Amino acid sequence: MHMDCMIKAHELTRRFGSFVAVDGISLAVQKGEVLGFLGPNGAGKTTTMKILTGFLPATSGLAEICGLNVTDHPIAARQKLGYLPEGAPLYDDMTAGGFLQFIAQVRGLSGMAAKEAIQKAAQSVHLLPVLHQPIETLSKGYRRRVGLAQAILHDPDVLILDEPTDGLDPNQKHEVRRLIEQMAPNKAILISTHVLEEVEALCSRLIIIDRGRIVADGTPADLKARSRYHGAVTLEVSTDQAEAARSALAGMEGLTDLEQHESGGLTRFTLFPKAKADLLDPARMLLGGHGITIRQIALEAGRIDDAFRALTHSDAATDADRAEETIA
Ligand SMILES: Nc1ncnc2c1ncn2[C@@H]1O[C@H](COP(=O)(O)OP(=O)(O)OP(=O)(O)O)[C@@H](O)[C@H]1O
Repeated sequence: MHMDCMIKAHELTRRFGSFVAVDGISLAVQKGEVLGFLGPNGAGKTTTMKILTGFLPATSGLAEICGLNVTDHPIAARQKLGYLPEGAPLYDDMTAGGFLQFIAQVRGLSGMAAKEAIQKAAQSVHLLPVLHQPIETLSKGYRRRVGLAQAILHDPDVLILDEPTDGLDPNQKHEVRRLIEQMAPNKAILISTHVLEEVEALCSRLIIIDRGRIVADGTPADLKARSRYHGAVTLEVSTDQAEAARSALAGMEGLTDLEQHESGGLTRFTLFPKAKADLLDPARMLLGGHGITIRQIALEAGRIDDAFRALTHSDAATDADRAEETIA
């Protein structure tokens, strides 16, 4: 195996009763990569992450962290790994600092080394002002940051973060993304998220799963290229010119479809091209020739949310699927 391949899954499968939550997932994350793990609720993201971190056994398949099989070498694998679980169960009556002290001990750090590691982790997630406070008195955002500090405390090579920005306000989300970006060059990072803009800002590669299976694997640009908006032209005119714009655009050469949306006095048109037709300049010239003022015009790279919707089902598992499958 390549030395820089730090997270590896091969044909991972996990069943709960007869329900297959993870169905043959294979993936690899190299050092320097931030892999975004996307999928609708119940698609199997958390289950896959729990298997990769050694918290849940797979029914079959292989999971490795830095070349260490997580089933055969659970302790060695966990030393290489920082994990932020979903919702981050924390010891509520401990102070944030006490909890990090406890984690440092578990990680084999003591004395000055523990103190420095706690200081550094707490500082990078802006936790220092609340270290003395019991975790139960902290806001959701601060609790999430305690979870993150815990995951990065021992400066691991691999980070597996289950919805790291969940529950954070926009400023906190931004801070956490910056932190992940800063850490990225020296680590292999896997994050699950429902926030698609996060994916564009952070991830070098994306995997979308649906009903336990990988349905897309590529860069954000690859995924956008799969959206029907890829190569479309979006333009805005003032609504009092919308009728004129519409009749001018409707007969355009190379156009297959035209969408129209009105909001706040502006009308937005989306022009879908035939094959690889370039509609940007023709649209500009056509509307200009009709004396219509274009407020804004752009060629679209594609939309991740659109590709995501086309690739996934709105509900990964029905209630009936799960009815008798609950395992304590
Ligand atoms: N212990 C369990 N017993 C039975 N079914 C389970 C168990 N754990 C997970 N599942 C089922 O496996 C499927 C995958 O769940 P998982 O939590 O991995 O999805 P997810 O993609 O992380 O979803 P979300 O985005 O909601 O966090 C779901 O249908 C879930 O109900």
